[in-house]
Amino acid sequence: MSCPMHTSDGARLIHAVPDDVQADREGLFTEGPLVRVELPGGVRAWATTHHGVTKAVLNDPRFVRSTDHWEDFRNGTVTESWPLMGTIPRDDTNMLALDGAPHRRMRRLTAGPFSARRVERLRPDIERITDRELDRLESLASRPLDLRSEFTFKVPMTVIGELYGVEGREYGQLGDMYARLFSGTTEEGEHLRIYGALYQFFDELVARKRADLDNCDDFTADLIRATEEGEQPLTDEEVVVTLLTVVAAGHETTVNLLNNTVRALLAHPEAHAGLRRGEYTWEQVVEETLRHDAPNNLLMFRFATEDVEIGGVRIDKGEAVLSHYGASAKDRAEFGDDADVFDPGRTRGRHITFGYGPHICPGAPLSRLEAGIILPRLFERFPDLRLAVPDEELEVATALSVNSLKELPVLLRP
Ligand code: HEM
Repeated sequence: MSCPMHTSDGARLIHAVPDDVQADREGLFTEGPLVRVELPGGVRAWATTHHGVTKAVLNDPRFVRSTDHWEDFRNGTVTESWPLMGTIPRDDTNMLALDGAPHRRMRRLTAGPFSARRVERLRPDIERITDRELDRLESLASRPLDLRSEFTFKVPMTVIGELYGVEGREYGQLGDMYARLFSGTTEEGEHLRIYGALYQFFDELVARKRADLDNCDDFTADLIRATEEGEQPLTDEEVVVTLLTVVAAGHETTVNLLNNTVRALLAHPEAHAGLRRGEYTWEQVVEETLRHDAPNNLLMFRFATEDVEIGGVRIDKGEAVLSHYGASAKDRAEFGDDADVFDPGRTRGRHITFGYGPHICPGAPLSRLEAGIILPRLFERFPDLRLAVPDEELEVATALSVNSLKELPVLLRP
């Protein structure tokens, strides 16, 4: 009989929608630290599943983002028509796709716009946006609702609009385009059309801001100012691609962080009670959710530029390596024997859910700020918030690059 978890030659199968995300992560950790995996469509790669090996790969310049080094792509084993090809950034104006000096240049030029100082200035806006959306939820509080579509998807999208300095009437347009993009139901052609429309939207935003730069104080204006700095300033195209990338990299992940934290508190009443009694802070709850139910999972490719011995295996030059954030968070050596337990009081270990090394997430301050404002306000307004279905019935939309629930059905009031 064939094994549902492995191919006939022993590679572990990665499913877009595993039966149980936590059990899948646990299984990968147990097989680790480096696991031969097969992705949907039969594409082979290695997955790092232990904390130390994941960090080592993320920080090793012999593993790069450029697909020029991917043997299976060069020899045609993987083609452009592979459905997951779109998850691999390949545009040399996108920091996610760059390596070495060109990547360092982009990070340097965007450090100011991404800084905790710039992001902190959004605090009153995030509070206002959250309260407005909570007021709106009041009118829906008498029946079960999907918290994801009604609240946790909307607030971070509006915050990004605020960060970018988008005008009021444009929020709906931007939100609709991204809602369609992330719906999981778009055909490949439609994806490209939406990307085209977004590109045009941001191109026009940049032109408008540039014409009135002295009066603009937002992330977009900061990026435009970086087109006038130093010897190798940002180009206009890099500004637009960075605006596109931030939404792609930062929206769905933040939505998942909010959903996963709500879910964790509702599934762990003892932790929830500890939070209410002041034994844990919101910060501890959010950090433990980032570790225990990481909003991102594994799909971020790197390719070996030479043969590398690591974690007891040899990765050949040209092979693909994925960092499994979810499995790495199960590492007993880093987090202790209870690594599989949700414990906001955990003192051992440091999660790497925001990455490690040169590509470490520049958006971490924004998502932490958002979670620290939105979640306490939600639970203050609706202290009896509870799931409208048993936790086991919550359906996963995908657990490939992000770890995302289809819906989060809740009851806001008893
Ligand atoms: C809970 C929310 C988030 C999580 C878990 C997360 C996670 C990550 C991780 C793991 C990486 C590194 C990927 C790699 O090295 O392969 C990354 C990169 C990135 N993230 Fe985030 N992220 C989050 C929110 C955000 C936000 C809010 C923004 C924007 C404001 C953002 C913007 C980016 C960008 C631009 C990169 C690329 C950095 C580079 O390539 O140098 N992220 N993120």
